[in-house]
Amino acid sequence: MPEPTNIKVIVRVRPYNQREKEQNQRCIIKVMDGSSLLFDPDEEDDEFFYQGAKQQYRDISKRTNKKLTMEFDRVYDTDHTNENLFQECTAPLVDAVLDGYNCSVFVYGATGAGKTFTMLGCENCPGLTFLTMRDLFEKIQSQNATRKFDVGVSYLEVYNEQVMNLLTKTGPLKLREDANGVVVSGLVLKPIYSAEELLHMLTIGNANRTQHPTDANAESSRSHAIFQVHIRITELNTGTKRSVKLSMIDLAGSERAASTKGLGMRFKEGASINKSLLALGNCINKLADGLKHIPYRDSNLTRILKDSLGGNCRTLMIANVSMSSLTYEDTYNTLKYASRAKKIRSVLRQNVLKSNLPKEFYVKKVTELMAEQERLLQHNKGLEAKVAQLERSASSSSSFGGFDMQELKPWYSRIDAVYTSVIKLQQCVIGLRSKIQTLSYRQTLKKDFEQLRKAVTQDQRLIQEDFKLFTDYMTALNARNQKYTDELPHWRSKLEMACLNLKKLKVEVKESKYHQILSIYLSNKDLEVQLSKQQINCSHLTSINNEQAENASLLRKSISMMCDVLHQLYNRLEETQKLTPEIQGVYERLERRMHFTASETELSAHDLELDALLAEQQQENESPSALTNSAKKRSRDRRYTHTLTNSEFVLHLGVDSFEDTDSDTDSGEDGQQAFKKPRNLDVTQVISGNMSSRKALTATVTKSRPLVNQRMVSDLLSDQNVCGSADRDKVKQALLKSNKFTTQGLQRTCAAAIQKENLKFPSNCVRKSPRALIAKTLAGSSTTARKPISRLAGTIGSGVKEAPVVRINRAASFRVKK
Ligand SMILES: Nc1ncnc2c1ncn2[C@@H]1O[C@H](COP(=O)(O)OP(=O)(O)OP(=O)(O)O)[C@@H](O)[C@H]1O
Repeated sequence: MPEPTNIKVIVRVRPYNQREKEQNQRCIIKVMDGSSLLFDPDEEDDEFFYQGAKQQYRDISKRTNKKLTMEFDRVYDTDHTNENLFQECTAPLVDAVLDGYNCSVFVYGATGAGKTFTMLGCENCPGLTFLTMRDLFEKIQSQNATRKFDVGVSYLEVYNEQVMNLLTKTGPLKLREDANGVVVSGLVLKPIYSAEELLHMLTIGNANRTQHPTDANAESSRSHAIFQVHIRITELNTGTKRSVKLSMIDLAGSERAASTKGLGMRFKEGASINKSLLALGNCINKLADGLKHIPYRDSNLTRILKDSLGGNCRTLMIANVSMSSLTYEDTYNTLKYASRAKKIRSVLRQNVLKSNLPKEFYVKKVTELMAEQERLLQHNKGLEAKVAQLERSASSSSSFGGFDMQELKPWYSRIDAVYTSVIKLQQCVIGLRSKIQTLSYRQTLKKDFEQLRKAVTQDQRLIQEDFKLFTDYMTALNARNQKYTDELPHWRSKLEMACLNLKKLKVEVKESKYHQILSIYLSNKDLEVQLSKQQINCSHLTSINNEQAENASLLRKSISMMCDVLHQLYNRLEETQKLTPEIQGVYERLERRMHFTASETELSAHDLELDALLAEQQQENESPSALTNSAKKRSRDRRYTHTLTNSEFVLHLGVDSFEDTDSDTDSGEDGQQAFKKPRNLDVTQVISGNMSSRKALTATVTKSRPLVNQRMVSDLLSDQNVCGSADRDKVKQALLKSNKFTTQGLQRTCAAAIQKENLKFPSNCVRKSPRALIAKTLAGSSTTARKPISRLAGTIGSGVKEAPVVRINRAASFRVKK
């Protein structure tokens, strides 16, 4: 902590010297107490003696006494010793130096006033320098355990403005200034380790000091002597270092040059001394006035003492005066000088050097830190400007560029909540549909297998038992199915509500100022919904597919075993001559059927369907005006109904055919086509929804049409309808050679013939051409329902037999279902 202090100014009055005694001058200083004196007291106050006897005579021409009372920090009368001054004034400075404060001791006064005596003393009376240094070394010794001290000294002389090294008697030395202040070029500190060593060095230095006898002093010092002790203190436990300096300055006599009565060199000395002391006086005056600019550069003395006066220094100024009236003017000037100096106020700072790194390191470090600070300040300014710009744009703009995250957050929360609800409800609904579809599939499959079991099981008791198990199983399935079916409307309703909320939210978003950024967010959410749906569908289809594969494998094994049994039975019937034409016909049909069940058969079945669709499409294209909108709609309905009926088993495996949670119905208006969800690509679309697929299949159909036609005709003209082989072949060739026997032509012909037949013939008597029969057969079960085909059978040729109704119906029905 810096502590306020002031320059301590003390006055030391020396006793009369021999000359003064001889001249019997009066005493001009009366020491009043320890800190005040009376300058130039009245004569009555002053005992005037002449040759040892008190005189009554008074010189009436004598000027009026000044009788100035002056206050100082301390006034030492003639009876005080150097030891007294040391104890009271410089010993505390030693403590201050060791605490890290620079300290200076000046002795100021006219020649012969006792400066050197005070500072250096004499053989029997050591001066302040020795006493102080001895004390310093004693204290250093006492602190050696905790601190390390490096002590170096310099002893300079400023004579006629030239700086000399008294220890080496070299010079003049130049002064230069750096960051640490004024530096004496070429000055090397002399390390010392004891007060005695110091005393020896002082002796050497004093011997080198410029001295000339003056009237006032036979050994008058004609120069300013500056003794400085540089101490580097290292704290052993922390490594903290500090450098301090103790300066002891013995100034040259402050008397006027004229008073020395010097000529030539002596006059020049006096003028130079006066110049430097005048500069010192000016500095003291400025410091006392508290001015910022102190003219240290006016002399080399003040340059060297720049850091020893005021500022970061504790200063002790000792004004030496004689009590003799012979030095009246000089004493008066000295006291004025001291009074002035007493007004100097300064603030002290400890010298602390926190590590032993060189000074350059800290200079560089400080420079770097200042540069970094400047860079950070600039960066900070840039950031502040950006923040201000963002705040402005956020408050003023309603477009995408100026958005406020605080305002957007509630939007995101709402959107997330609504979409989460939609996705969860969608999972519930599609999951339920998946379960319902799966149970339906299992029910259908169970029925089919049950029929097969019934057909092959001989034991009636087992049939009864199995039927009971079958019934229980079906009941359980029905119950579960019913439960899911009952739940479904509830969840669908909730899903519809969620979708409705979503639509409302989208409308709000569209009208908000953040619609652009939120539209992108909504599109991403739509994709999440679609992804969730696809994942559920995928899971459902995988599950169904596994079940199908399992059942298909079981069915294949069963059919294989049945075929073996059937073949054996057929052979046995043939061997025992019990094979009837009916059984043989069924067997042959089964053989053909097995052949027909190959993949190309399915192709033919689809061919018929697709051909019908294509014909219809072509018809519409050829005469678009011929069909009204309602007719087109009916046509479409028929087509899809037919497709669904024929593909019932396959189509029901898809669970999301009508669970449309599309939330982007208006996305086209928003220009968000890029985010429109992809439609599920399921079996329905492959079969009936894609024109390109249709075209591909049509090409395949066209290629295989002759074969298809042949099979159609063969099938129709089987021995169920035409027994005579000659008739059958004849009819077959006639049909195949007919130009009109194309799929489309055949259908049209069939349709026309059936219509005509229904109107023309009574229900119990029908005459048909083979082509009409074909038309009847191809027209499907609806036609056969109105007019039993069994009645038609008997009209074909002479060899036509009455065929069992059920067989004909089954054949026709079978063909349509494919
Ligand atoms: N306090 C004192 N008690 C006894 N003698 C003193 C005292 N002060 C000075 N003297 C004596 O006065 C004489 C002159 O003193 P000193 O040389 O110290 O004067 P100075 O101020 O240094 O003069 P200069 O500036 O010319 O060197 C010396 O002989 C010294 O012994």
